[in-house]
Amino acid sequence: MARKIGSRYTAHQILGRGSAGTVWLGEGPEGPVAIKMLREDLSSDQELVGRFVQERTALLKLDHPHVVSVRDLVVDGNDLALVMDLVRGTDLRTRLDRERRLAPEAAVAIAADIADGLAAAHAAQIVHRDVKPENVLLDMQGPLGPGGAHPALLTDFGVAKLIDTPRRTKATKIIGTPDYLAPEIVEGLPPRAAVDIYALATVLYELLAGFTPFGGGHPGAVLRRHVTETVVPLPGIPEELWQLIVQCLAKAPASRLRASELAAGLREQLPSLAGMPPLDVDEPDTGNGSESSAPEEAPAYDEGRGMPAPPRRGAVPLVPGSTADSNRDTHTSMRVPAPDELAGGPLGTARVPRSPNDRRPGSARHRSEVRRRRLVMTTLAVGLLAAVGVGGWLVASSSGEDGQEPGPGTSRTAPVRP
Ligand SMILES: Nc1ncnc2c1ncn2[C@@H]1O[C@H](COP(=O)(O)OP(=O)(O)OP(=O)(O)O)[C@@H](O)[C@H]1O
Repeated sequence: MARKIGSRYTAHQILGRGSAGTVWLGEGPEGPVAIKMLREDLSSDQELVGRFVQERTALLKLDHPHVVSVRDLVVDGNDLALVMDLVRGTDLRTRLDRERRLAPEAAVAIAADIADGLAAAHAAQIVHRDVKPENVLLDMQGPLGPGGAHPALLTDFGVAKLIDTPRRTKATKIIGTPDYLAPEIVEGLPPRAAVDIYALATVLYELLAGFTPFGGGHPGAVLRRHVTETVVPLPGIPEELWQLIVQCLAKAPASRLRASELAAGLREQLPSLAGMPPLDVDEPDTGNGSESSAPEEAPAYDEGRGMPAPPRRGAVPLVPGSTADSNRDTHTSMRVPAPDELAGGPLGTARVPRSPNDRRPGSARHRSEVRRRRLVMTTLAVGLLAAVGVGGWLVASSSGEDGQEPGPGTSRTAPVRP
């Protein structure tokens, strides 16, 4: 069902839903576009609409091969729409759900693209504030890069900032996606460019490991880990790559690399990563059994597949009081924890990556390992019993019937017993 958006655009079909609204495949004067329609409770907020229009110039100016360009902002009655370039492909979350972990070369190539996009944004004084795999689109029509990675583009610029209006979010509330939130945000400081670097390093870690460094469990526990825990090395990760990640996950924003430095550092690593298989890391144990989630489809526009069925993830509303219309369990809104709440218990709650043979108790891999060990033990026991039985019978039968020991070189055939 087609729908007119302003005088220049038509929305044709839904591509997907996020926490801030719905993305449509649409048509404009210059061809196909993606149109993000903001949720009605957001678009009817006059203050937000004002900020949206204020942001317009900065967002429209941001033009970079690794940024999804915003072409237009349309305010039409109660509708508020962001018209963007249409990316024909998928988002990084979908790829990660499908593959679980990426080969280091592909992961680093994708992260380098996003670092390039961030460098352009930061130069224009724009902080993204919500860098995460859901906001990275992979352009399947673009040329294949290192590790067979398609060009990666960062999307959703300005949306977190627009929604974070003082009236909607009190100064003591945090808006964002817990796994990717820099410690300074958790501590209530204003978000600067370094928060994007922290989030991107988290994404890179996740691409390599299959899980985020501080995620898992209740959002409060995740926030606390960002502030108090140190990231634990991934088994098998090349040292130079690890050092880059560690530097960008530094608790102090000033210690992190700048986006252009990170992009250059990552690209330098690419030749040495060629052909390296994905790291063999098992999911860490948070002790709360909450870390696994079933892979779900959340496609960007994919030609030939038609309209994708929106997946459900039990979303947390982005804005307090609003209905959860997101299909992504990605955002949370919560108060800034007090300092004593941020100081973890004596043992902390760090998620320690385990090496490949060290399975998480209760995990599917662990259960199958236990089953395999049991099978081996049972087979050994049966074999042993059989050997003892046959040996006993041989001893008994050799000293029985004919009373003769078989001589060297003679074989005997066991008689068939009734
Ligand atoms: N420019 C685009 N071209 C093609 N598909 C897009 C584009 N922008 C977003 N999409 C797709 O639309 C869907 C919804 O995107 P949206 O940005 O609203 O939500 P999200 O980023 O997945 O979640 P959230 O906003 O809650 O963080 C996603 O599946 C995404 O891949």
